[in-house]
Amino acid sequence: MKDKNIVFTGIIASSSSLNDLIINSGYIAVEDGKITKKGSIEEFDALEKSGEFATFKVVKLSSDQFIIPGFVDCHTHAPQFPNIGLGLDRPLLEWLAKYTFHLEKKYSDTEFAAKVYDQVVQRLLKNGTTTACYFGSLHVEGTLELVKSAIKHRQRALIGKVSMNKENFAGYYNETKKELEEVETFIKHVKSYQNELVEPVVTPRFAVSCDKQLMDGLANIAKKYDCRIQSHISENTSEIDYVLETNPKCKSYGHVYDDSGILTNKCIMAHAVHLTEDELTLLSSKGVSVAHCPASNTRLKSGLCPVRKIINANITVGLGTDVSGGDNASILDAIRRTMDISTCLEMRGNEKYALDWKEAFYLATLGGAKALNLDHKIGNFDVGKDFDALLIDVYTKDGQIDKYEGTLPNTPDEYALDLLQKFIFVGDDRNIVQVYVKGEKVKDAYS
Ligand SMILES: Nc1nc2[nH]cnc2c(=O)[nH]1
Ligand SMILES: [Zn+2]
Repeated sequence: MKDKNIVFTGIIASSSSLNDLIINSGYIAVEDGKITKKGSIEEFDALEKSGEFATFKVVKLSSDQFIIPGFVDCHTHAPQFPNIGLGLDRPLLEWLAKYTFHLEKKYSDTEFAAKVYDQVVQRLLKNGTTTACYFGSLHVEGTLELVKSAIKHRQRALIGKVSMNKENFAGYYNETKKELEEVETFIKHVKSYQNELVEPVVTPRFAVSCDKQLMDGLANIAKKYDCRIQSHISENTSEIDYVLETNPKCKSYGHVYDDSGILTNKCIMAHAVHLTEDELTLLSSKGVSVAHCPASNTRLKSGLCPVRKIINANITVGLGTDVSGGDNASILDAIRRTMDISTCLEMRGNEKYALDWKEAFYLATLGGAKALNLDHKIGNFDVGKDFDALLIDVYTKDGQIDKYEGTLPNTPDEYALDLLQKFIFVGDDRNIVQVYVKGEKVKDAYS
């Protein structure tokens, strides 16, 4: 439903940096999808009296509701959703060969692709993912169906046709020339839609599936069309061994990508579990971002990613669900797993490695926006940004969070903080009652 001008009043929470969570009562005015004004409740009252909001729809939140920025999923695989929760009994390379490539091959069937992707996009929006950075499959037409679903349901999406040219027994790869042509075809198609929310991403799967010739070509294409690049790095030790064996002249996995010009400030690398000090310096110096994917890192037993160390190396980090290596499509789940994994690392002797809930919330919102180079548009509620937001109702009727009368703090500020904290630790998609992308409502539990 489209309301051109809308003003929300009530508790509003967002981050301005890793260490700065801002939560207070106030208002946000949205015109044509953009945040045009914000301020305190007192300022709202005065403006409303003066007739400023006469043409606005006014949404007054209840005392148990609040608004946060939409979640950003920096890394997930749309074609793998039919396998979610399945086949997590093997490490990465075996898992890819046994379960994943076989499923992805099916997306040569465009009708199948269209049906799955329509469900995937809706599932993510239901979970509050207003922006997703997707891997599609090897297929141009199939992956264009993902583009169409994102446009249809109004999700902000960065979408890549996966590139692979190394032979595998599943027969799931392309010859180099064909692959490079298809990537250009895909990019031109996506750009021809001229949709403000969807952009193509150059997507070499990883250095196990792509040789230097292909990666050189892909880096050139990314430059030519000014596209982002996404891939995987240092997820699993057998993967790293293989990459180093097949690229004996490169001193690290990171250098394999760098030799092809893949590492730029428009590059998002998933996982980064086992980076060396050298690689941390390399990624940082190139402005590469990391998508931290805690669910799949544990489900595929890849390792415990030292997120704090990556952040301390001045690398921008966002969160990824990495379905179906990850078993959960929700960024709220990724927030919790980020806290848990980093706490495990701290408990094993790594001082100050734990991330608290406010830091993990930042990674899920503004951190993710920065990682995707979208923080000029989304990530928090700065005036001038697009209004991508979630309306949370903490005590929604059918939810997990019960209200215990007389036990909550007295000051409004404490109350607001407790509401957000309860949602972060205990909430789920049932508490996400409305979802907005660029000011348009894309989920409404009340309608
Ligand atoms: N988790 C994960 N890692 C990968 N590395 C290369 N491809 C994949 C994939 O599909 N999932
Ligand atoms: Zn992945």
